[in-house]
Amino acid sequence: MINKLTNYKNLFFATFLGMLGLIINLYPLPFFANVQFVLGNTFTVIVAILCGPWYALLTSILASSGLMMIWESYHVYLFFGLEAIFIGFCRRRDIYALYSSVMFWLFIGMPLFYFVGNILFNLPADHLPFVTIKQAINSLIYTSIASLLILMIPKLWLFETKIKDKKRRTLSKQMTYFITLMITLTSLFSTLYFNYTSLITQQNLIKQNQNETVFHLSNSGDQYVNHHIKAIENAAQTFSLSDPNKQKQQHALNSLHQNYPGFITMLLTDNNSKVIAGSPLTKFQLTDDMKVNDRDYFIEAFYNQKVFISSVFLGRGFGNDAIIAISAPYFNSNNPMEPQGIIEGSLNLQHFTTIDYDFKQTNTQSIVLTDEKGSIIYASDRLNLEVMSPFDYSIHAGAYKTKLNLLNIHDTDSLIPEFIYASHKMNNGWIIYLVEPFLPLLKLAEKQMFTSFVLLLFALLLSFFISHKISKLLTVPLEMVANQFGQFSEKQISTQVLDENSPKEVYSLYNRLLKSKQQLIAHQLELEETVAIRTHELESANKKLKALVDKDPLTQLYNRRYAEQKFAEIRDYCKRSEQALTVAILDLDFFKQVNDTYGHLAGDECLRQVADLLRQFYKRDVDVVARYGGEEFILILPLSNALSIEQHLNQFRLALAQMTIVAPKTKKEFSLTTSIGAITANADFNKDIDHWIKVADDNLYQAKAQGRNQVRLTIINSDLSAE
Ligand SMILES: Nc1nc2c(ncn2[C@@H]2O[C@H](COP(=O)(O)OP(=O)(O)OP(=O)(O)O)[C@@H](O)[C@H]2O)c(=O)[nH]1
Repeated sequence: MINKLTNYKNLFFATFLGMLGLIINLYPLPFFANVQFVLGNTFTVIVAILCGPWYALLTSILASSGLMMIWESYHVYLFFGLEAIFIGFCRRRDIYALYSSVMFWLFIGMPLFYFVGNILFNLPADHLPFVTIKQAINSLIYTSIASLLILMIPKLWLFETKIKDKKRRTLSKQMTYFITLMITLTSLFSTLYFNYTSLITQQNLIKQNQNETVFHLSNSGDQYVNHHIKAIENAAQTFSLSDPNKQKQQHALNSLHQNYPGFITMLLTDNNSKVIAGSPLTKFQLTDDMKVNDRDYFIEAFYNQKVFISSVFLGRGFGNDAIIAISAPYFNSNNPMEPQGIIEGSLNLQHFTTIDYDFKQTNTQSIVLTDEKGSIIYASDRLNLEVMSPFDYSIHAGAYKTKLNLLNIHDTDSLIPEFIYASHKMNNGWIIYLVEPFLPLLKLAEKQMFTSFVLLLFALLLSFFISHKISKLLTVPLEMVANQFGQFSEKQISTQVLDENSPKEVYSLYNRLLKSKQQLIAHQLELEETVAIRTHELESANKKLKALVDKDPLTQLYNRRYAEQKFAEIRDYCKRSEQALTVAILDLDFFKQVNDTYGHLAGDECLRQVADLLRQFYKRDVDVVARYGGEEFILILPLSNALSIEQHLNQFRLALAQMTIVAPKTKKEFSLTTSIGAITANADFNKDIDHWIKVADDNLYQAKAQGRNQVRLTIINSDLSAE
């Protein structure tokens, strides 16, 4: 039941975080070009750490769906799904998420991404390593963030159903991980931030440089054209004022042309459109047939009486350069309303070669100049574009997002931008484009990213190593202290345990513990001594108590309780050695009279002397002589000889009868006798003493009845009686 509840909780948690991941993944952070950072996978890692691989897979599928929506690529499920499972399984083996993420991307993620990318992605081969490394860096970012979030959010520490560590982690391992995590995250963000700002700066510089350059180019172009228009206008005015003398006109045209070498040719017509002067003369045959009445530059200038600038065209007969014709009418000096002809200059637009030449020498920039109709007037050689063909290009607005304007000229359908460009419209409607390849910038970004990755790995290793060392500084001495004080032996104490690198706090802790241990040991010794004395006292008290319990205070003989207890032991012994056992009950005769006649004290004295006599007679260690009660005594005599025992009892009886007792007070002398009832039998007879006593008692009764002062013995067992 509890298990089911846990499953539901985890399922809800994984789904909820998966949805959050999906939403966040819909808005990846743009970095440069087509490089974006996804942060939604942070939640996948959190679920992998808390709930394990399969819930993480669920979260990953949901979060990756966000990426699927914007990137339209199914591969995200593969890589991020595998990553989630990998981190989840590593977690089950107590491996920290950051370590498992590094392992995954180094050994599985990056090779797989590169391999699949080669087959599936529409990327240039040399761009793929960049995207692959970016993917790994991205993963390090969200794994670090996830680990940090788990460390920082108390709710997640207490997450009830989370996977627990199998073994308690050492402080050294924990510290190493936390420090490595912090350093990784810090270096990751700072590297990416600096990369990002450096790329932005780079782009801004390029953009600024391009804008300025294209502006200058445009100005220079404008000036070039205007300068030549002005030259034609001025020349027209000069010719209006001068004599219509052909020779002079030819001469003037020659010198004008010398001043304006930008014109390929210059010509002067009369009012019949006949060319009357030309420069250079070698390119003209000034015959009557050479008329230009069909040319726009004549018609527009002569009939409309204005300065005319033609569209761009390829010079016919004067090379294949693009040119424009600039023409203006000149007038009769006497009648300024009457045009006399036109002056025309064909302006060579190859002039831009000169500007372009500088570019060729210094950088990778190229220029394209188009006329107002979009036809190419001039294009740098390296662009390989045909003059006067339409300038076909596509503005790049694909996945590569930068601050720069991008366009493709040669492969207009490609996803990868070819050129960064800036353009400017000249006064005459022409547009000048400054283009430079995008690839070097991409390469720079790649190089930066690659260097960052290598440095990051290095930093990671270094921080792992250093933090491991630092944490050891604390944990090793602590462990030593723990070991040192783990055993409670005086011998182990040594002040030389900690090396000089141990932190002061640990050293001080060690010294304090050492002091307390010494005090403790001293105290313990004191305690042990006291305990030993007390134990000894207790033992002797116990002995006394035991003696008191077992003995009769008056006679110092054993008491009845002891005798009965001892009986079982003695009987067993006799049984094992197949020896006979005798139990005898002695009852003093007419003892009441002794008391009555000589006093109670005399009775006591009497009992003591009987006891002494008994001790003398029955002094074997194995014999038990006890006071049975009142004036009765019991003898338990193992290893008995059935015949001699009766004799021995009689000897005692006689000895007692002859013993003189002196009454303590009256000092009167008297003597007394005893009746004895006994039984000698094999130990098998009965294990219960009562049966033995019963027989002895019966005999005692007989002895009393038959006159007292006699022994009555029953020998039970034919073997014994035979003896
Ligand atoms: N002084 C003294 N007398 C005791 C002690 N224990 C028992 N007695 C006395 O022993 C006497 C026993 O008397 P009885 O049982 O009549 O037996 P008896 O006088 O010995 O006569 P028979 O046994 O028939 O020979 C009693 O008077 C008891 O008071 C004791 O510890 N000290």
